[in-house]
Amino acid sequence: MMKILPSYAVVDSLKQHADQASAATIQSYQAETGRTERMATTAAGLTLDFSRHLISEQGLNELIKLAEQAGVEAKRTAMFAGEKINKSEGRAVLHTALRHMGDRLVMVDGEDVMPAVRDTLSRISSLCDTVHAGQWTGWSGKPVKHIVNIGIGGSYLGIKTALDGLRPYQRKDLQAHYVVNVDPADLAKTLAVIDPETTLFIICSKSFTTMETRVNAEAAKAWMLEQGMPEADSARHFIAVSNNIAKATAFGIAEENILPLWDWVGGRYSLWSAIGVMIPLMTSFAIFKRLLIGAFEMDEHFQNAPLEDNMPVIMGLLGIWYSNFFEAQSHAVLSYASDLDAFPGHLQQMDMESNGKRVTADGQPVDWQTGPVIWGGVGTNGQHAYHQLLHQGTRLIPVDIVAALESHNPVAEHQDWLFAHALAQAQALAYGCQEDQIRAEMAEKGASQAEIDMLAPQKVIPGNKPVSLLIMDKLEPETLGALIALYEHKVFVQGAIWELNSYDQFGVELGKVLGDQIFEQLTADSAVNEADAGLNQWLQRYRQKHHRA
Ligand SMILES: O=P(O)(O)OC[C@H]1O[C@H](O)[C@H](O)[C@@H](O)[C@@H]1O
Repeated sequence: MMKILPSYAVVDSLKQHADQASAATIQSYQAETGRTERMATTAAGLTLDFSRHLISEQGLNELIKLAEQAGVEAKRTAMFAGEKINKSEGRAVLHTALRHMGDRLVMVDGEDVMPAVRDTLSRISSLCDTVHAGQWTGWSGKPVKHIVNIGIGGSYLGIKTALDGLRPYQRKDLQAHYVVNVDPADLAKTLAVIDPETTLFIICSKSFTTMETRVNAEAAKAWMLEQGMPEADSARHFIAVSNNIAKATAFGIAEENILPLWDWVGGRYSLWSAIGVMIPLMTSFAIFKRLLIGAFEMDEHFQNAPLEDNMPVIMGLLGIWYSNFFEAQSHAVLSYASDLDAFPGHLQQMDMESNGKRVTADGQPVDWQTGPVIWGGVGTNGQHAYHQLLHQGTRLIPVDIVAALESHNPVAEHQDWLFAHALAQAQALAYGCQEDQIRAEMAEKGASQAEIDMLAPQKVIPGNKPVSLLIMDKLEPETLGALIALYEHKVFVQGAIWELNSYDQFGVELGKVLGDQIFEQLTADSAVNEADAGLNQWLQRYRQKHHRA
């Protein structure tokens, strides 16, 4: 049998609390005096209401001890100080430096990284000025109208999330496009709608070795040449963001058109770096700055707030409570703000690539559960789809409901309905609707006893489904920045308690190696005979389809 968690002293006591909680209800905990005030915290424009959780106040106090005993505070200090906490790759983890607004030095290997960060920000700012002034022109002298980001994973998901979250701030004179997948359909759909003379491609890849991005970038360049772009003018249409300047130059990007990032920025934490250059290009540099400021405010809160009021710490601990003590397999993030529609996708990479691990940072196999499956979508859409399972399914799925008090689009009563439903879901999940009440209501409406006996059990919503409400005044650049940073730090807290290195991703490598090998087999000039029969049948079928030997 697996252990619950690493050997922290407080685990036994937490187990007792969890056993008690299993026999209790969220409703019963609401009787605790002062619970609503105690179980809420506000930071950087976000309020977390965590009163609808299956935990008593005492249980929560014990959970705080878990963070203390796991050394979360010391680990946090080490991360912000630039220590090489990504041990397997020998790297610091300093996405927080990218949004640092103070005058503190941030040292890596004896060197302050802040001048390079500020220099890159000022290059981004000048690039935006040139493009926005219509002074960045293509080969025929026309100003840029289309910006195409070619990138995948961390070089796409965060950018898309931020830019969609900033929809009200997006420029009308520029159109954003993304080419992500190696599926030729992805490139084709973009090439079908852009105008080559007014298109700027951003080849966005920290490593500049990612197959999808390389193949798409090469195809985009070939298409531009076909469309009439003189080779000598390719610098007017292609810029790059990369940590691998040599590879980007070898691809043919002029050195002055390459924006850097550094090995201490993980891909899934890189939207704050030049990787996110599409964000200010499609809005303005001032808006991008506001996004960074919001994230910085969350960084400050995470570093300075006491653990019991510390939003990322509380969210991390509650996640562990259900994953490790209640065997919850997944966690849903439901945004009651359509502009956050891409957020769950970004969170999937941020969380699952960080904490989907089976060994500790020291390489010892873990004997406890680590990161859950993260999924989600936007409300109210989900209410007409998968909320059925949340309410009446057999699995325990803790939920975060993200909502804003005010909309950027004050149309009629939409926002009133939207917020009403965000709260309604929180109430329904936590408290449900019990059988005696349903029976009484049916009887009152004149249902027969037989009807009541058959239907009442089917209508029961048991409730007791934990919900965090995460409420902001309005989805502004600052609150969006704070929201994304909040989840980054939540992931950190959980990784720290599970003793993981949240900043490497060796699990994705095997697929790349096999993909290269199988690509060779699919495309070889001479006949292929693969020993693995299961694989061989598909190699042969694919090769036949493409008339290969
Ligand atoms: O930015 P790139 O180097 O092209 O990487 C893009 C993505 O691919 C990799 O396989 C990693 O799993 C991701 O963490 C990364 O964000």
